[in-house]
Amino acid sequence: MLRRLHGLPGIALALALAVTALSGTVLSVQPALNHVAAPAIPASASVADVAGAVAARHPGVSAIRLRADGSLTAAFDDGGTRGVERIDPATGAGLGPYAVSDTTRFITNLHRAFLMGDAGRVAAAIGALAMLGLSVSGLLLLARRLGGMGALLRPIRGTPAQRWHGELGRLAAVGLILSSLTGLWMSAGTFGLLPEKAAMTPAIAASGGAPAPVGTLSSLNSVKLRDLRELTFPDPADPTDVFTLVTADGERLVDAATGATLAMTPAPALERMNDLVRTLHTGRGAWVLGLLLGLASAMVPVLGGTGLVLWLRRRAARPRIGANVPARAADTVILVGSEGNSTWGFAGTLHAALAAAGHKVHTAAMNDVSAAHMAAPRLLVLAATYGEGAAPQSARHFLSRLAKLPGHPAVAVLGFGDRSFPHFCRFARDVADALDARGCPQLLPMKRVDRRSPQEFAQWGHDLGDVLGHDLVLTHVAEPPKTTRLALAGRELYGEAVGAPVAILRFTAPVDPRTGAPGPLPAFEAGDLVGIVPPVNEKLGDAMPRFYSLASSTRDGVLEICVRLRAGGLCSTFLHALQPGEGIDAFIRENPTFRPAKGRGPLILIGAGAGIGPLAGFVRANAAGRPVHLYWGGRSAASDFLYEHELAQHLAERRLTTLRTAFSRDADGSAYVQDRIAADAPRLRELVKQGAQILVCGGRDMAEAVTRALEPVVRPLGLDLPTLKSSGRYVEDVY
Ligand SMILES: Cc1cc2nc3c(=O)[nH]c(=O)nc-3n(C[C@H](O)[C@H](O)[C@H](O)COP(=O)(O)O)c2cc1C
Repeated sequence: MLRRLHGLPGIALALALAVTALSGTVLSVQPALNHVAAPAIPASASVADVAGAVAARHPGVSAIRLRADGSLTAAFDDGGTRGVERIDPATGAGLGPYAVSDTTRFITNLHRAFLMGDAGRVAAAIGALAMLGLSVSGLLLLARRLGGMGALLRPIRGTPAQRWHGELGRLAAVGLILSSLTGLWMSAGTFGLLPEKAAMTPAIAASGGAPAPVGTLSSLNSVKLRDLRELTFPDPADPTDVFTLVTADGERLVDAATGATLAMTPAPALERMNDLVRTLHTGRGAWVLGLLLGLASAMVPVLGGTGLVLWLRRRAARPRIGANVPARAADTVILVGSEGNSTWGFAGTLHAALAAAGHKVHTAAMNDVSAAHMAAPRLLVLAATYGEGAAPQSARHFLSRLAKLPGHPAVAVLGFGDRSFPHFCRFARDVADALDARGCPQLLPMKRVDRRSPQEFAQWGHDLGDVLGHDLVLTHVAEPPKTTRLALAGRELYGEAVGAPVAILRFTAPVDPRTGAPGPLPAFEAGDLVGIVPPVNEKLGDAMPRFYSLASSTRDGVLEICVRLRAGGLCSTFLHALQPGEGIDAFIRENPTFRPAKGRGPLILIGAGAGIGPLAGFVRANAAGRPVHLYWGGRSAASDFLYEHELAQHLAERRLTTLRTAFSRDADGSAYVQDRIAADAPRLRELVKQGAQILVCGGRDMAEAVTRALEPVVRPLGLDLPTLKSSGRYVEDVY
């Protein structure tokens, strides 16, 4: 619901909001420019000083005004010459005619009314209301993603569009909420929706004496010029008329002959409120605030653009479920818990495969769980996890609704998550536990899919097929990737002597026959993933992509991966057999969570075997020479020391600060990488104390051993790995 409120209206209004916001940004600079340009008002100057000096030059002066834009002006009609003049507050001297530039008038009109008069003013008010709604709902959505209001300032993970949208959104939200609230208040004033200002009732008789020189009037002498709003002069033709002096405090009537204050009407609360609201909206008289509000407004078009990207992606990711049998008639119900919609893609694949196998399948969002779903013989739950192990968007109400429903279908729960989060697939676990606690028989134990792995999903499908008594081949490609043809440019083979062949493979785009040089590579960074689609295997019919961590970035001019040959592995066998010049079909999948944090803080890189790939890429990219400490484990220094020469060179060039290797099959001092970590505990503790980020890449067993070795390293610092993980200081790329 919240997402629907935020998404579509945001897209629909993006253009109008961008116009209002950008014109607001332009206007917001005005108070700062005026602050610089307008002459300063001396602290000691009184209203009488300036009024006296102006009256001396302009006998027909009718009003002196200290305007919200900071300029002091006088309106006069000296028998024929009329005008409004800017006044030097220090001397009362004229500084030339006062005029608002056509450009400012145009932009103000654009900002307030889209250049369309009253209809435009209504549209601007609706825009302000929409901006308020978008800012508040955006903050709530972000809080939910990050694990609650208290977590709002945590690092934001996700795709670049997600990160930009979140980072800029939370920066701008307070300013946008303030601007839209105050804008709404001002619109209400424009449309007469606020109570009218009480009419002044000066049933006051002036003394009627001969007017004294204005510079000598005591009531004008006692008011500082900087407190002035407006001083209106009496009509010279009317001896009973008086001066009207308006300040922030109120309005006083001053006798033109005696200078006495005849009446003082304090400013009504509403008027003070109006003043405050105007200052908060325009930044007039508060130019720093003005600039901050302008900056927040300037982010609106970027938020609109990134929002559009996110919305389109989410739409594209949500498949149309074909042949969705009504829930009551279904033998199998699939419930989906998703936020980014990718889980819907998996659900679509599962739905189609089950339907093809003859099942009557109904698919729905977990939030919509009903008695009909729970009455089905079989319930399959596919659930992602967000925030601190919380439910995704389409499953937030599932557990509370489930508790109120009858029914005990046989269930299988499949969690979708990311191992680098401290609560891997936690929500799916909670769902499985809740279904278990109510006594639903289990079709399969709960399983978890890491980073949308098509292989893990296919394996689960295979297991489910076993239980259902038929084959269930789940071939899911999250978004049919657009592949690029790449050609093998070079290969180095390691580890054959120790039974663990690993190849470093370098690809370039095929040579362009016209230029004779390789074409451009797609954009990627070390640590991103390359999906490689192996040739279709006749027996398995399998053309699912396999993912490898990238050891290079586009800047290096090659796409480099380390591939361990796995017995029976379709893709690794294909890649190891590849000859220079032969091609692959590949696509890039960003992996923004597995990157060195920005800055110059130390990095601790830990890996084993082919896991060195992205770590070597991070070292290679470290031209700035930040401290980087690499721990790596292989089998034998003589056989599988990947990147040996390159790392030696990086050490010499200070791209790499220290290198600790461990070889498990070497006779003298065989060891694993976790042994090196344990032995180096004091040094590593000191690095973590300095704010080091730890990046781990390699097999699951190695990663678990590394976790066990690191816990005692960080514990004396009052830290643990889940804490480091949640702040992005411990990131893993594990397979
Ligand atoms: C902001 C954010 C928070 C996440 N939190 C978790 C988490 O706590 N545990 C987890 O296992 N996965 C977490 N993930 C990973 C998602 O669950 C995973 O990418 C899932 O496949 C997304 O499915 P969906 O696109 O259907 O929402 C998070 C992802 C994002 C973007």
